[in-house]
Amino acid sequence: MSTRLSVNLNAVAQLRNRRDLPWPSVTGIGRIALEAGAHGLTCHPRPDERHIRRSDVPELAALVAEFPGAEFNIEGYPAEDFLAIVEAAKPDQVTLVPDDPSQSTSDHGWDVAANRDSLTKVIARLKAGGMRVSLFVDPDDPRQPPLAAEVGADRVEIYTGPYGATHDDPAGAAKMLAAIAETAEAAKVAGLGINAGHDLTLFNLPQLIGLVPYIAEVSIGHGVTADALIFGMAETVRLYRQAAGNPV
Ligand SMILES: CC(=O)[C@@H](O)[C@H](O)COP(=O)(O)O
Ligand SMILES: NCC(=O)COP(=O)(O)O
Repeated sequence: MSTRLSVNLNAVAQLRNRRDLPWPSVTGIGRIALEAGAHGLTCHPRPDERHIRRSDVPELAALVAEFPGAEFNIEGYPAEDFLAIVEAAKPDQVTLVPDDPSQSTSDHGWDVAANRDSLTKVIARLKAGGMRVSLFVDPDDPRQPPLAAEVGADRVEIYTGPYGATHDDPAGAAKMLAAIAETAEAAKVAGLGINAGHDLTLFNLPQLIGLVPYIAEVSIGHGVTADALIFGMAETVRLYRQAAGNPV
């Protein structure tokens, strides 16, 4: 089984929002990514709509539905307004992230034990609506995946930001990779699927997939968007698919 690539469109939306104009089109770029072989699209609507707007979400859901086998993943903190967005869009997967609205980006995973009751309720609610649920977890805390299984999650998404931050530090990267592998193993033993994301790039992705080849999905936005400025979105998707171990 190879690792699926879900292209996160937050950064494209952020570029669009620099002007009161409709380009770059979030759905237009998403379509190019899917036509080039991306296995799905991800967005992380935040309460301030600084990138993905509430109105983008149903349009992205309709776009993904045009591509058989492609999946739509929506990420965010499970406040009622977020739950209303996902319950209307019915994505294939919801990734719950413990973000405070004031955070500039996601920077930590769930303390599942401290949120046991609320996570159990919200996961049951989303699964009853037909959505797969993944919990964002820290890369160096193998205690979290078994707890994620207990509260009903289907998958965990391992937060790879600290690994991405070691881009100029090979020894630090090796240490982070070892931690990620241990957390992934704990998730596998707990019977969960494993996703990964945050600050993954063409350069750090092959090593990650080499060590943990059973990662089901990577969601990548910042690196993909940066590389799309150089190579174009279609070629960038092909390069990332390859970096994730998919046939060329
Ligand atoms: C959960 C995760 O790592 C990504 O969704 C990331 O938070 C993207 O969010 P921003 O694009 O707002 O940084
Ligand atoms: N879940 C991580 C994601 O969707 C994209 O994160 P990034 O590549 O923009 O850091």
